[in-house]
Amino acid sequence: MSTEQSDGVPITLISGPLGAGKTTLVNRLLSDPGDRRIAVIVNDMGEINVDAELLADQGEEGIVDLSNGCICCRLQDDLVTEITRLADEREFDYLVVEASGISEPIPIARTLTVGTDETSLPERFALDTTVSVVDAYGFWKAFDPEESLPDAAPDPQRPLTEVMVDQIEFCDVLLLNKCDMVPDDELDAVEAAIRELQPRAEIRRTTYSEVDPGAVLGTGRFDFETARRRQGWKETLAGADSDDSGHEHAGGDDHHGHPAGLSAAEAHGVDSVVYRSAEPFHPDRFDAWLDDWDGDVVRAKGFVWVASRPDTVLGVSQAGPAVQAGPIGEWGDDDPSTRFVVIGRELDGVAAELDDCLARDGEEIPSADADPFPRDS
Ligand SMILES: Nc1nc2c(ncn2[C@@H]2O[C@H](COP(=O)(O)OP(=O)(O)OP(=O)(O)O)[C@@H](O)[C@H]2O)c(=O)[nH]1
Repeated sequence: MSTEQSDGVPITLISGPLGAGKTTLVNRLLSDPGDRRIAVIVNDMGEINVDAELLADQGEEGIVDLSNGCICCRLQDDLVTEITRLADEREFDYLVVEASGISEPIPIARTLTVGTDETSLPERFALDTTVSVVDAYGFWKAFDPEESLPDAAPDPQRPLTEVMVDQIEFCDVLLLNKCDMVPDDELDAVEAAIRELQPRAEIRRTTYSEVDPGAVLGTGRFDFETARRRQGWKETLAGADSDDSGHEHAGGDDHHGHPAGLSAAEAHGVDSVVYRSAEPFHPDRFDAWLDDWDGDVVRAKGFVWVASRPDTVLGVSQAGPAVQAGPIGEWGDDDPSTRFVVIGRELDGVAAELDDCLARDGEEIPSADADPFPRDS
């Protein structure tokens, strides 16, 4: 078996929301493989793997169908087993793994890097590139509370919007697909929002996932630790911490690497606001703020101080309508303070709304037993 890289057969992992264009991309790669002999593993949630059948219709060999489960959770061991079996049975020098639309990429990347408790990936493989395909037309709809999303998440506590945000935050290359369906100015807005979530990936605009195979195969871009750190909100918080741009609202300046003045994101109405406060929130009002989601907040995440838990760091993560908030540690020697980044549209009022959630002098505060945390959606 020949390899593109000295350290193993490279793997490209393709993730992305349902119907974004992942199978279309795999078909493209199979129809234009160049010198590569590509094997494909396709994961689908249903009992019938429609995607694998669509690929098989093309008469390709080396397509393995992993159905009726999700390779980020239930089928992790099967994924490794199938890769091992495929390598024993066939000659190929590139492996493409298409995850189901509801798969979270981080556990799959971990499986493809270090294996699972039960199985380990043969040393002759190496994860090379993680790709997320995102539907430009469906992007804002995913954040629109009026739209009903397909009820297909494996975990009802993890709405698909949240999975989509994970898929955007964790990738080396992002295809912003279905560009034929969206006017250019709207595309600029979607790309600006994605850039806030994902500052480093290469973003390519595509129609029918048309891309040079070299952009997604053999790029050598994947690195697990870097990928984990790539989440936009962390960079935004780090930037806000290192500048001195104010107590409540650090958005709108150059803290996230945009040139001073109007950033691309701001020009399209997408922004990130960093809220900081040395006063605690009233737990009930902050909880109500988290509940009162109007579709403009794409992502909110950070470390929060609530008055009901003076010693506890509350970790808060919101992706679309899904909210998780719970204790993640103690303030210890650090002065308690809230640092919270909000990414979305029309965020002008956010800092004032959050100020309104701060505990007021003399106000009654529930005990930790009676506050709404931890909460999961
Ligand atoms: N108009 C338009 N349609 C597209 C484009 N890319 C893909 N499609 C269509 O969108 C539908 C879904 O594409 P797939 O490639 O099956 O999407 P997927 O991400 O594999 O979908 P799941 O496996 O269900 O998650 C198909 O009917 C495609 O033909 C595009 O750029 N523009």
